[in-house]
Amino acid sequence: MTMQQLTGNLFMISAPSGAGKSSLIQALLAQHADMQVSVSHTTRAPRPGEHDGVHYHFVSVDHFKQQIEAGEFLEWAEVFGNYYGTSRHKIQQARQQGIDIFLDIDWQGARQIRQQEPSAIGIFILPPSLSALEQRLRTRGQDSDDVIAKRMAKANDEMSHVDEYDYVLINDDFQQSLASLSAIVLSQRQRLAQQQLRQAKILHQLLAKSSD
Ligand SMILES: Nc1nc2c(ncn2[C@@H]2O[C@H](COP(=O)(O)OP(=O)(O)O)[C@@H](O)[C@H]2O)c(=O)[nH]1
Ligand SMILES: Nc1ncnc2c1ncn2[C@@H]1O[C@H](COP(=O)(O)OP(=O)(O)O)[C@@H](O)[C@H]1O
Repeated sequence: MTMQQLTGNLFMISAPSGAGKSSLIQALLAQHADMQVSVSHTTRAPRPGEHDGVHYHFVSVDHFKQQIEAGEFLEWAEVFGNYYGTSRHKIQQARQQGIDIFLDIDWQGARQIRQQEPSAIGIFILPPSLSALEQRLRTRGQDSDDVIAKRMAKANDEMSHVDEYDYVLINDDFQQSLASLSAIVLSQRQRLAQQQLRQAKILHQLLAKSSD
């Protein structure tokens, strides 16, 4: 083992519901097999076609509260009346292996992560318009009218935090957005690799001096 700790990038992706973050992350992972997405815990019910352990870990409110007490979450938040949280252990494990990891989290979670991990990279996905956003939620066909209304009502609140993010993408043309997202990820990887190289050189010089 070297003195240099491997560290993967930590990407946080936020967006109002329906802007396209899950689709973009899945498409990105299909192109880059060496990245991972964090599977969150949630107390919301699975949508048709969602599977436990794949899209989310679906847990009861009691179970989620026990996990909070046990300090198992790197961050957690209440969104649309349900709890959502990121497992601390899974993130640490991936990053220590040098794997880039994506978190699909809301602005509250992103804020908590930034406090603990200032190097985390925030990407915000905007829809081309509010009407396009509502249309996407309807086309997705997985939420009732009530739920869609709730998500639309919260969209402005989520978007009011856009300035807290490092990058902003307007997801109009999907393929173009995917290419932009991929470019961000690759340039951040390059940046981190250079930082690690610089640190390794400094460490090397320090070790050489101490053995003089
Ligand atoms: N803070 C936090 N937010 C999460 C987490 N997982 C998902 N979310 C956010 O919860 C919100 C609702 O997610 P979801 O119910 O899957 O609905 P969708 O965004 O319409 O697909 C979105 O803003 C997600 O980014 C998490 O682990 N922590
Ligand atoms: N650029 C786009 N143009 C048109 N539809 C899109 C685009 N991006 C995503 N969608 C569609 O919008 C719906 C919501 O996308 P999804 O990824 O579930 O959003 P989120 O995860 O942000 O809630 C899905 O049906 C998806 O296929």
